Amino acid sequence: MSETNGQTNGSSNGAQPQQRNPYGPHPSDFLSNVSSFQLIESTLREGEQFANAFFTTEKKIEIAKALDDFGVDYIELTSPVASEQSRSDCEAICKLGLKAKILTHIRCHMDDARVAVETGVDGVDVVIGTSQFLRQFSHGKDMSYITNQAIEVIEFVKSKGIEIRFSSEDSFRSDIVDLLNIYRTVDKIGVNRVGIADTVGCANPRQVYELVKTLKSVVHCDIECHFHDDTGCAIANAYTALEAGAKLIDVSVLGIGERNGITPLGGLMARMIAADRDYVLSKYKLHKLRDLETLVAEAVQVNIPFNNPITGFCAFTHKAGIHAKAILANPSTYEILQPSDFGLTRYIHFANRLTGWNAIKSRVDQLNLHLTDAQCKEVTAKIKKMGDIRPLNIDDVDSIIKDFHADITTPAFPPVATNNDEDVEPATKKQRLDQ
Ligand SMILES: CC(=O)SCCNC(=O)CCNC(=O)[C@H](O)C(C)(C)COP(=O)(O)OP(=O)(O)OC[C@H]1O[C@@H](n2cnc3c(N)ncnc32)[C@H](O)[C@@H]1OP(=O)(O)O
Ligand SMILES: O=C(O)CCC(=O)C(=O)O
Ligand SMILES: [Zn+2]
Repeated sequence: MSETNGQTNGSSNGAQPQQRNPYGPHPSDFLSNVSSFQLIESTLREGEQFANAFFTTEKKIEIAKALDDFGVDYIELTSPVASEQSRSDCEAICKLGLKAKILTHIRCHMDDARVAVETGVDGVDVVIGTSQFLRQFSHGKDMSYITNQAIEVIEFVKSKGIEIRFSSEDSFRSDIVDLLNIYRTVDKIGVNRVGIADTVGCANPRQVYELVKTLKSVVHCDIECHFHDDTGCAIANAYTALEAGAKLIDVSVLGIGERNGITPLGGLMARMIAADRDYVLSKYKLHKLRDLETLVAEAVQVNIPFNNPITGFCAFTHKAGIHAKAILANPSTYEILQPSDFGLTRYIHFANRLTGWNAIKSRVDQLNLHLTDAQCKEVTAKIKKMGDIRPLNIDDVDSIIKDFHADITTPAFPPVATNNDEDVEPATKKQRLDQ
């Protein structure tokens, strides 16, 4: 982190362009839910499946409260049949009286459903694998067995007056006819949502668009999507799913989950605020994001990645001279996100050989010194020369600037006393040396 210490804040006086947002939903995207999406936050379910995760009851409650405060729509919890503690933690979180709806996530099995509905949750997320891989090697059931099981579980949960979602695990490696048949069936019996899950992270945005759009033409209920990040598409897939008509996206803080996890909450917020800033700001307390990520990162003993959207340590740091100059004039030149939306500040990293005189002039101003543009260019050349020799820090640059400033303003030796001093212009050390 040291290289950003003490960097200068850029100005924030640049006007925002007043045209239609080219990154938002296109007017002809009539299916799009980009401006009306909801979050199913699964740090306490998918996130608990992250290799490092062990959440005590107290930590789960702290995380649940922080997620609720952030404004997520749903909080998904580990199955109550996973362990005795999982069940009592689920009950404890249900009793917190949070604004977010509380869900628990179970297998498509009556034994699990019976336990789930007794925990006090607002809804149950049911899942079962539909791909050939999972039908053969996980639960070993065929589609007609799965369908009957799903109907029984859904009707049971519905009879308890709570929400029910049915999802097919490994949707993108499942047969499309099987998928549409089972989704149509569960939609007809009144499921609240259906879910598509890219369980192995194999899908690309184009495939996501096609599947969601097709499903949208078959069911009336809302569509939820769950994307793993094995091939780095989790955020893009989530956005594309919303464009195609999905309504809800599963996320976790920092994306923690099985293997390398799922769509991260922060990364999705970055994507969505670029598309519809007003909607995102109206729903979510983005200035709480960094604390939320820190809370979870500490709980699972990982660092926030340096290149994390929004909260990565250099996410709003500008270094190269060309960038710095333009950022100082108008931050929108090189920023699609506004750091202040997240309670953060931008930095100009001027202590390096890629700097330019505009960045250095800004530093000179911050130091309350006065140099002409020509003098700023001169001192910038000195800084670059030093930056060619070794890495610089802020103190190095400040010393070069201050020495330079002293050189041009400090008399080289005390003025010689004369009888009429007022007639003498005190020569500066630099002027004398130049003579
Ligand atoms: C893709 C996902 O992330 S799905 C969510 C994953 N979440 C979890 O696994 C929650 C934590 N899991 C657990 O605590 C345990 O696995 C339990 C309590 C659910 C089950 O434990 P066990 O009974 O010991 O079974 P085990 O974990 O070895 O195997 C899974 C069992 O569930 C069955 N199963 C797997 N998926 C499903 C499903 N979606 N619906 C119904 N049954 C399923 C398997 O056939 C297997 O049953 P078996 O007893 O006939 O072998
Ligand atoms: O319930 C779901 O939709 C998703 C389950 C899951 O975690 C996955 O398939 O990766
Ligand atoms: Zn998952």
